[in-house]
Amino acid sequence: MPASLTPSTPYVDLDREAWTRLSASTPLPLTDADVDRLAGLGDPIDLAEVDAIYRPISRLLDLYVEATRGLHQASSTFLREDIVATPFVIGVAGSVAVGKSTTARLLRELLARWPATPRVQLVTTDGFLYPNAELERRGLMERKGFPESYDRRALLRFVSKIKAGRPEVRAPVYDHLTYDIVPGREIVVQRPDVLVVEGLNVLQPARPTAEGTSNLAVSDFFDFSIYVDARTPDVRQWYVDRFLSLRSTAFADPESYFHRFAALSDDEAVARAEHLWDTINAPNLEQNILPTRSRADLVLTKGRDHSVERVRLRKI
Ligand SMILES: Nc1ncnc2c1ncn2[C@@H]1O[C@H](COP(=O)(O)OP(=O)(O)O)[C@@H](O)[C@H]1O
Ligand SMILES: CC(C)(COP(=O)(O)O)[C@@H](O)C(=O)NCCC(=O)O
Repeated sequence: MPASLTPSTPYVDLDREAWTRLSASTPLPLTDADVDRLAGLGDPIDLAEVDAIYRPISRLLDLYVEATRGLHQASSTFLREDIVATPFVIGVAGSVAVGKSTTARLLRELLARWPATPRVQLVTTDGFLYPNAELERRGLMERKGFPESYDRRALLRFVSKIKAGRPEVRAPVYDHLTYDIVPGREIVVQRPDVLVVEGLNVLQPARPTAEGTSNLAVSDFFDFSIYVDARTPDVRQWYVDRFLSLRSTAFADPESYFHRFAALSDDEAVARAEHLWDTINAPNLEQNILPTRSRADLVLTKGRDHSVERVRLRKI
């Protein structure tokens, strides 16, 4: 029996090569141009990485979707009712700057090419952050991304409506440029085949109620979850590098909340990025995000060069 399949852990742990071999016959429907379009700022992902890592993930998810539909059919038969199938919901979690958005966009694109799941939508949880005015009122402007900076009840209601099979569910929208919620703008989710929900805290466990019982958590509504992982010093470096790139791109826009940082020297910009990382994003990673990693069905571990080195899949 291969070491990865010994029954001592509930996970299958595979190195890159072993993972890639699992879907040798699955076609890759994307091109170099598609990957360039989908890659996040500073993420050097290329077609070879998509082929090696994401093609097998999309095949695995296609199998899970099929199996979930079979289960749904079985419950419908048992209940003697024609229950509407609900979207297959995938959560994507991980640190700020780890590359979650690239992963989520690639999944959206790859899954939409499978005949069973042509309609795939993506929602990021930043839309459920409180607006800056509310964060200021609550003294949370330096805690953006921490669980308490989100309207967690609204996010839970949103995912719960999706899994109830509502034909139309709306989510608010966040803008990285203005660093705030966009008043009046919404994403409309219309019962897709697959919904990808991406965000720092999507694997947070339920909070206990005042009575000591437990509420539901967003992740209770996931059919599958992925944690994008990397060593913290590497993610810190990626955050700082991205901040330097943003300085000459997004921050150069006078509308940008960070416009004042566009004029910083290299050293000043590095110091500012390190300060933001060390005071907000690192404590959030350590206290809230990393502790949820073991809850994920699939963990992708990246090396310093951003490529995935290991893949860990829960056995059931
Ligand atoms: N200040 C910013 N201005 C413009 N875009 C940003 C800013 N911060 C982050 N982004 C973009 O927002 C997206 C999400 O970033 P983040 O939450 O760090 O997650 P991840 O890097 O894991 O995808 C990325 O595509 C990133 O490039
Ligand atoms: C908007 C974010 C909280 C991410 O939100 P998510 O979509 O993961 O819920 C994060 O990208 C962010 O801007 N954090 C604040 C600290 C900083 O500027 O780095």
